[in-house]
Amino acid sequence: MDSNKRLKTDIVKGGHYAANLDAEADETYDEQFESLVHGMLVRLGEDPRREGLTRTPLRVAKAMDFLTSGYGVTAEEVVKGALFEDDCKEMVLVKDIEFYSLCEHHVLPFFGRAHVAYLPNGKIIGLSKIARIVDVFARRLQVQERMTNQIADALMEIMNAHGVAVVTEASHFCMMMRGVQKQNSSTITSAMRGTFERNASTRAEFLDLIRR
Ligand SMILES: Nc1nc2c(ncn2[C@@H]2O[C@H](COP(=O)(O)OP(=O)(O)OP(=O)(O)O)[C@@H](O)[C@H]2O)c(=O)[nH]1
Ligand SMILES: [Zn+2]
Repeated sequence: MDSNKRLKTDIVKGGHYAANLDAEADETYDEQFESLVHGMLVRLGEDPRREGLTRTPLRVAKAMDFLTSGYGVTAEEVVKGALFEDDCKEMVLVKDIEFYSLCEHHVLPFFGRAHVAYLPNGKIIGLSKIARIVDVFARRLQVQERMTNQIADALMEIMNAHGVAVVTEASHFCMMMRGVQKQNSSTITSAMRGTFERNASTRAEFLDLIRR
C-alpha cells in the first residue's frame, strides 16, 4: 500500500512523519490491521465507537508500523554511502545510543542504551549511521541478545572492520508491568567480534570507556 511505503521511507530518514499522516487522519491507513485492533478493543470489553477510541485502530496501526519499521530496511540501506577512506587505526566508540524495541514474547517494550565500537580497517563510517543501524534492529520484534548480535554482525560486514563490540543495557516492560514485576532489574548483553573477541586488553579498553 502506498501510504505504508511513504511511512516507512519517512521513518528511515528519521523524518517527522506524524505531520504527513495526520493530514490523512480520516482515511483508512491499513484496513486489515485496524480491523484486528477493533476486535481487540471489543475483546477488552471496550466500545470502539466511543469518542476516545474511534481513531484508536488507525493510531495503533501507524504506531506499530513505526515500531517495527526495521523490517522495511537493511543496515546497508541506512548507511548508504557514508563510508569514508581513512587510515585511523584506533577504536571508534559511540556510546549511550538510546533504543526502543519490542520483546517478541509479549510484544511489550524493552528499551535502554547501546554502546557500539569498531576498529577501522581502512575506512570509517558516518557516526549517525551507527545509531541508525541500532534502530534498524531495535525496531522489530526482538530478544535483546539477538538484537545485540545483529548490530555487531551488520557493522562488521559493512565495514570489514578489524573488530566490533556492542553492549546493550535494557529494561523490559514484560518483567516490570506484568509477570515477575521487577522494577529495578536491568539486562546487559554483549557481542564481541574480531579483535574484541580475541584480545582481552582491547576488550578491557572498550569496557572501561563505556563505564566512564
Ligand atoms: N532471553 C530473553 N528473554 C526475554 C527477552 N524479553 C523477554 N524475555 C523472556 O521471555 C520469557 C518468556 O517465558 P514464558 O514462560 O514463555 O512466558 P511467560 O509465562 O509470560 O513468562 P513470565 O514473564 O515469567 O511470566 C520470559 O522469561 C521473559 O522474561 C529477551 O530479550 N531475552
Ligand atoms: Zn517479553
